Amino acid sequence: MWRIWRRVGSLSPLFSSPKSSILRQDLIQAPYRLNFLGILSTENGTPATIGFFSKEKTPFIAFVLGGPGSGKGTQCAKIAEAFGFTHLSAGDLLRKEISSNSENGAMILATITEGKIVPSGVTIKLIRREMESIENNKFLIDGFPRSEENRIAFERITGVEPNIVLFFDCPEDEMVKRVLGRKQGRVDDNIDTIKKRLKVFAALNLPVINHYTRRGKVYKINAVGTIDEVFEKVRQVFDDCKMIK
Ligand SMILES: Nc1ncnc2c1ncn2[C@@H]1O[C@H](COP(=O)(O)OP(=O)(O)O)[C@@H](O)[C@H]1O
Ligand SMILES: Nc1ccn([C@@H]2O[C@H](COP(=O)(O)OP(=O)(O)O)[C@@H](O)[C@H]2O)c(=O)n1
Ligand SMILES: [Mg+2]
Repeated sequence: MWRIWRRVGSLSPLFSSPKSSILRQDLIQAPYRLNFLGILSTENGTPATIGFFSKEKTPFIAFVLGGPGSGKGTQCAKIAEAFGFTHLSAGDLLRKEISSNSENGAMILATITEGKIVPSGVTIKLIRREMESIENNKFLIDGFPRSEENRIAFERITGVEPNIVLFFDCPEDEMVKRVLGRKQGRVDDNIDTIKKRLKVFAALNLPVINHYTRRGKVYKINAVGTIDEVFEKVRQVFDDCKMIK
């Protein structure tokens, strides 16, 4: 029995707001939705032929956001290990696409070098491919959505919202210091691109965080401190989160 989208209203009341249905209405045209495969489904979840999210495999999704160098990747690795999540980094998937000489590789490289945002369709396709091929129902989606365009496209295509959003809040000077110290040979870890990325973060990513804050889904974590100190705060969120199966 396949079901290809998940009602926002089915989220725990702890995390949903009374305005949710109104906001959703603006995003997706009822009564039909398109799933990842482009198949229409009715609003009550039937009839279900085949789709991305089945009733049995409705994933728990945590979006992990924060500026460049705020520690998203570092903390995701620890969450994945401690809580059995699959960690999907949008940036890593895009970089893999560059190395695999895909048709979009040159465009992705140019976009990352400029610190800009790759078109949503490209990134969502990569995330989708991973989610489809991995047998897990708990996903950390790191560095996505980076913009309202990313967010709206993801919600339109999948018909779902994240269960929770982690936001690593870090001062700019600390982020710059960490990025410059990262030494992973990334084309965008230089002072010029970092300045651009910080601007893009403030202009495009903060609105996403504000949106999910209004939806009652954001856990804001002070990212200053040692990796272990930050993780203790993160652990608390996941320990307390009753929605994780
Ligand atoms: N709490 C922390 N304190 C100091 N350095 C950190 C901390 N968390 C991560 N780092 C380091 O900062 C750099 C950026 O971390 P990363 O996890 O890649 O951030 P992001 O994915 O948000 O860009 C890495 O070199 C990482 O080892
Ligand atoms: N959703 C996303 C995520 C990353 N990216 C691009 O990939 C770059 C690196 O992303 P990342 O998540 O690996 O960067 P960090 O914040 O981890 O340093 C971004 O600056 C964007 O250029 C994107 O276009 N869209
Ligand atoms: Mg990262």
